Amino acid sequence: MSELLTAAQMRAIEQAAIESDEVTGLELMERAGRGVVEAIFEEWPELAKTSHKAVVLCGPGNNGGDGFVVARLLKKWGWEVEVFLYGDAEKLPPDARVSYGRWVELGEVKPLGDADFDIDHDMGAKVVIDAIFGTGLSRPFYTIGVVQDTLNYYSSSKDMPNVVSVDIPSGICADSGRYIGYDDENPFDSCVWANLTVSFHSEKLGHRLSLGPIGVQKIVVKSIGIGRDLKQRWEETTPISTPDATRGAGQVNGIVKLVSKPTWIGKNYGWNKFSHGHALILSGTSGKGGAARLSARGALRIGAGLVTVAPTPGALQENAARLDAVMLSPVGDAQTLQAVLADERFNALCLGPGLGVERARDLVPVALAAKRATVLDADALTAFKDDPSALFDMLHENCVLTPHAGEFARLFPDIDKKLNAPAAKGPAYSKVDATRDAAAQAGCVVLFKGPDTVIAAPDGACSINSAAYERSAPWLATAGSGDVLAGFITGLLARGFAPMPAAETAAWLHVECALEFGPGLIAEDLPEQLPSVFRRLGA
Ligand SMILES: NC(=O)C1=CN([C@@H]2O[C@H](COP(=O)(O)OP(=O)(O)OC[C@H]3O[C@@H](n4cnc5c(N)ncnc54)[C@H](O)[C@@H]3O)[C@@H](O)[C@H]2O)[C@@H](O)CC1
Ligand SMILES: [K+]
Repeated sequence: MSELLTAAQMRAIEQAAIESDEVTGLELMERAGRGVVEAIFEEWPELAKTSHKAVVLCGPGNNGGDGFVVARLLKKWGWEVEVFLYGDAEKLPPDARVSYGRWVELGEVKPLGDADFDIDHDMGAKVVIDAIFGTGLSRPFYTIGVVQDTLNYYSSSKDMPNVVSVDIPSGICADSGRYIGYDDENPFDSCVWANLTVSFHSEKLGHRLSLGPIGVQKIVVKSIGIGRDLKQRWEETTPISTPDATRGAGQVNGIVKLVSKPTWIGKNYGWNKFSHGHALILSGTSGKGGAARLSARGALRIGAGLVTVAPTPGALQENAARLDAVMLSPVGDAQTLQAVLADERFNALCLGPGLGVERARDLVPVALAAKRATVLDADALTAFKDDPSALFDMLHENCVLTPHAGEFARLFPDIDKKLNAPAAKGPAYSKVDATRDAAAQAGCVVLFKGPDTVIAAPDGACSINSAAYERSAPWLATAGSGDVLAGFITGLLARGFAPMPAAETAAWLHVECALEFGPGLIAEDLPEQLPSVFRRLGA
């Protein structure tokens, strides 16, 4: 899995490199600028062949410093380059000031601000570089809204210059992916829309979270030569953060992982294992069984050895008519569930999909008291909206909660309030912060769904399963898709996966299945893609 950094973590890594005398800040800036030019020529090879015009917009920090390097390199490549600076050259930080000075030997710098920003739509540039703000964005950016208007007009229009953002599109918070100063009335007025974003060393959280990917559009990460061993040294000497201290300037550790192809695929998925566990999926009354059946199908396809659906006695016939490989065991009430769970072979439980909130209130306490690996989804979460702490008191470390945004708000109203408060300044409270806080509160793994699914454990471990860029699958937002995900997790728990890897792997495979099928997908299709996904991955 690759790593996603916060601005503070990136700064700490950069600082460690500089302090170790491995490299200077100015050299890192040079490498960053070179990386941007390389990425431009790799993205549009025809641009490297003849000279063109570029407009470079530089801001008051080191992001602007990178911009001056790009300007100089393009000029040396034979391009015509027009440079604007937002802010006062005398106040630039030291490395950016040097880069500015090197540019000034080659060309002029025009002021950039609402009043004097006068590039028009047909200025003839092939590329516009957005080096206004990077990881240091701390306030709303619409102060120079006219720049944004112009750039966004470009990035969304054919035959217009390509907008290339340095590190992250100006206006996006690198830690949260939120647009600082976001305004419901004008949601797209708070960040630059790029055609290409070039970041350095590692992706930042903001490239993956929230609305970040909409502004970023396409992300390329360029090495700036900071070695892995250096990072390891930095990690070893930096105290592990507690879940409460996982954000803001204090957060230099607790790195978030980007979920990628699971390492066990193709090696030791263990299809030959004798026991693959037995998953029990609690279901609801007659006419409400579809959701649990979707979960059951998902659990079975992902490799649980046996799967049993437990509906109310009255719904037995309906389920019997719809299920073959999945077994049935009626559960009328909490007492019956307790008796069923006396069978130790049921090693993973799933409650929520189609369960009904009343029934969930009865059955969840019994299920949790049995201390099996347990997924709680849908109605099993909503059932506790009036008293979430009653649920938290019963949860144990082998549980996974899988809320969507609405369920998350019902269970964690205070956290949700923080997450949905306007992002007035950076770094803003993020979905990563929210999910970590929720996991700490619940005392178990929380998987917070969305195109940016965040998975966190109570100890602060955290990862993002991103369905953005080449893994974008908007058709996954279809009725019942969450029920299948709950089933995938349950199936992996039955196979003996720990909660965190079970949730990560299931979420990743869920998106792979959606990509395998493509548009037109309905939830029933998801489990049916697993065999070909597994084949493709060499499992
Ligand atoms: N950290 C690293 O390892 C490296 C960083 N580099 C570049 O440095 C950038 C970070 O530099 P900085 O920390 O200087 O941050 P920025 O360049 O993003 O901007 C910070 C400056 O902008 C001001 N500012 C923030 N929001 C504003 C707003 N809305 N309106 C007006 N002014 C505002 C701040 O007061 C500060 O002066 C990165 O994004 C990257 O482009 C690269 O040079 C290479 C290495
Ligand atoms: K930028």
